[in-house]
Amino acid sequence: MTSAGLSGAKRHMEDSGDSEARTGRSQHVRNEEIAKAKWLSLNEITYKDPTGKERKWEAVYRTTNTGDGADAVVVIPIIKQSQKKDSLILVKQYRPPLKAYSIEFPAGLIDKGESPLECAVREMKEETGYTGIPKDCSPGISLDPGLSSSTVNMVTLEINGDVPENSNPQQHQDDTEFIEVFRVPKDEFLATLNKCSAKGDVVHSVVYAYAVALVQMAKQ
Ligand SMILES: Nc1nc(=O)[nH]c2c1ncn2[C@H]1C[C@H](O)[C@@H](COP(=O)(O)OP(=O)(O)O)O1
Repeated sequence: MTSAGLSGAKRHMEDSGDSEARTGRSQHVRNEEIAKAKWLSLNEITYKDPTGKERKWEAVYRTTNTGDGADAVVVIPIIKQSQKKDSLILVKQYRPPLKAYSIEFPAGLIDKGESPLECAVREMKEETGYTGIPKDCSPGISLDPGLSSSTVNMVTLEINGDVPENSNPQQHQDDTEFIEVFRVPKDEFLATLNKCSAKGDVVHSVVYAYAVALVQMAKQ
């Protein structure tokens, strides 16, 4: 019988040559740089699959990573203000690879010597003008693991909308940044993102996943 005549699961084992091998683990072998520019490099990775066979993978690396930590932080900024609904703060900016405006949480690369929490507070202030207090920080989490080694720490920042430093927030952008800031009440979050998408903006997957989770939690 050809493998085309086998059931899916059995064909899977026959193609690997050894069902035992399926319980093994893949292993990194080596990493070679193919091209390098100022911000990114393109690398070819050699790894062994669980059967021991060597395979190749193309991946993008950030040249800016200064150590073993994540490349960047993504801030989840929750603003609480009397007489107003709890809201999330979002940023909108043109992203050249998408040829579109992207709806994102505030985010940025971690500077040398900076902790993820320090980076979150700094990026929040620079991009939005708001001052927040970090509440928790994720481990390094991937953004697009089939494409890139890039990881981020996700930091939840609580912002008190009643204090004077948050009453008239002023951004501190550099001359390459043109960031629009907006607040969206939690209970309108997913609907707002869908409206942005319908208008042609692209919503970052982290933001959209957060919105879907909020809706699911509200149903419980
Ligand atoms: N992949 C990139 N290509 C670029 O041409 N420039 C890039 C890339 N990634 C970052 N940058 C530049 C743009 C900014 O001048 C700095 C810092 O960006 P930061 O604000 O920390 O992070 P983003 O919000 O992701 O732009 O890096």
